[in-house]
Amino acid sequence: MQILADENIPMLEVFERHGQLHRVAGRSLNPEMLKDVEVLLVRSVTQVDKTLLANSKVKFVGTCTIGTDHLDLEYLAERKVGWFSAPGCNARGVVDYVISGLLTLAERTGADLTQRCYGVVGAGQVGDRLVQVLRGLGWQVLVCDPPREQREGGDYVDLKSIIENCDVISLHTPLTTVGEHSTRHLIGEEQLAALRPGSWLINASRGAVVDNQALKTALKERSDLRAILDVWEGEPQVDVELAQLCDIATAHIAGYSLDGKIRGTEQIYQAFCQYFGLKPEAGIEFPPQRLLSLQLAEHIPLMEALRVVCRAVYDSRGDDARFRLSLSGDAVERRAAFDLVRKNYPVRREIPDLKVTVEGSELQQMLGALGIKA
Ligand SMILES: NC(=O)c1ccc[n+]([C@@H]2O[C@H](COP(=O)([O-])OP(=O)(O)OC[C@H]3O[C@@H](n4cnc5c(N)ncnc54)[C@H](O)[C@@H]3O)[C@@H](O)[C@H]2O)c1
Ligand SMILES: O=C(O)[C@H](O)[C@H](O)COP(=O)(O)O
Repeated sequence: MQILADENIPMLEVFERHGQLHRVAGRSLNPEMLKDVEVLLVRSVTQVDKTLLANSKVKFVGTCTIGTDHLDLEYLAERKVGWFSAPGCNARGVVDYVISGLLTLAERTGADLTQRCYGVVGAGQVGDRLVQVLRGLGWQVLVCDPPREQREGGDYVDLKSIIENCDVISLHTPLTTVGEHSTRHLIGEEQLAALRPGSWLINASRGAVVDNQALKTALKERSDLRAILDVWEGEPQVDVELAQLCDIATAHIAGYSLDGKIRGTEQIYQAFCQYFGLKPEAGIEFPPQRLLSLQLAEHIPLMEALRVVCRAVYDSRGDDARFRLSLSGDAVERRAAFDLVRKNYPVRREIPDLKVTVEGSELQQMLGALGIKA
């Protein structure tokens, strides 16, 4: 069996036991390459649709990602191609990204994170985990997820209430362009104009969930607003002026923890074996958890402890700096640089991988909220 895969998927070797594996750059994938291919493994940069697959023998598409907006699901169903994504694989990385951004903004603005009201829009794999962490820390959180609210009922609010009441809004919806709950430009001119004074907007979902032009105008007109953007309309092309107006700007790496990427490969490998009735070989080996270890002084103030613990694992200011360096050059160079920053991403672990030794119950509670087990 011929297997064609995006070269940026790690630990692909497990597939070699079941067929001939070829690796290519995800953006370079074209119909010609797929003529004899049955299994296609992609990341979010490959548009999988009729144009790509029409003359191929592809039977199985696996995307080692959470998002599926790059797959034409209707076409795949029509062609009876099996497709699988990796729900939740890198959700924790996104949570760590948001927490890191909050710590940075608190330092830069002097805001007290414990006194802010947080609005999480989209309460799925990522949003739910984020809500748990924020509430675990004892912070006030409102949640907006109309599809879930309709399905399950529960303690949700609408987007208008989020905008009216929250000082921090973090977006975790998929990108959808049709239907009652379509999310394209969910945050547009009207929503931006209604943001509370001193609001922070975080987008680590998909670029087009926010109207980027409208956000740029809002950030120019209102110096009280702060933005953290990991995703951009028109990636890999990024609006440099918008990036410069953001406090933290990164190259779609919010979920790029090593653990998250490996989980993505593992989930797709299991789906692949099941789909073709193959016996999975010994699973993918994960790096040991709790590799990092930290000892906290007993009387360290809570907020300081939070900063130390989170930054010991991940600090998005490094990603922001690398991304800003990539914003020089002409449009072609910048597009290439965007992909290079992502391809050469350093190894990053997740906050729950950390081992922390500490005395004091308040600190223990904070560690528990972050997902760090005693
Ligand atoms: N930046 C990154 O590196 C990165 C990493 C992982 C995921 N993502 C993006 O984040 C998105 C969310 O990830 P997830 O795993 O939580 O997805 P998910 O499917 O588990 O959850 C998405 C939630 O959004 C809700 N939703 C849909 N439309 C909505 C609307 N109009 N308003 C409010 N809520 C709405 C859904 O009901 C669902 O509960 C993904 O689809 C992906 O696009 C980005
Ligand atoms: O949806 C996701 O899981 C992420 O946004 C996505 O995976 C980011 O990484 P990429 O696939 O573009 O390498």
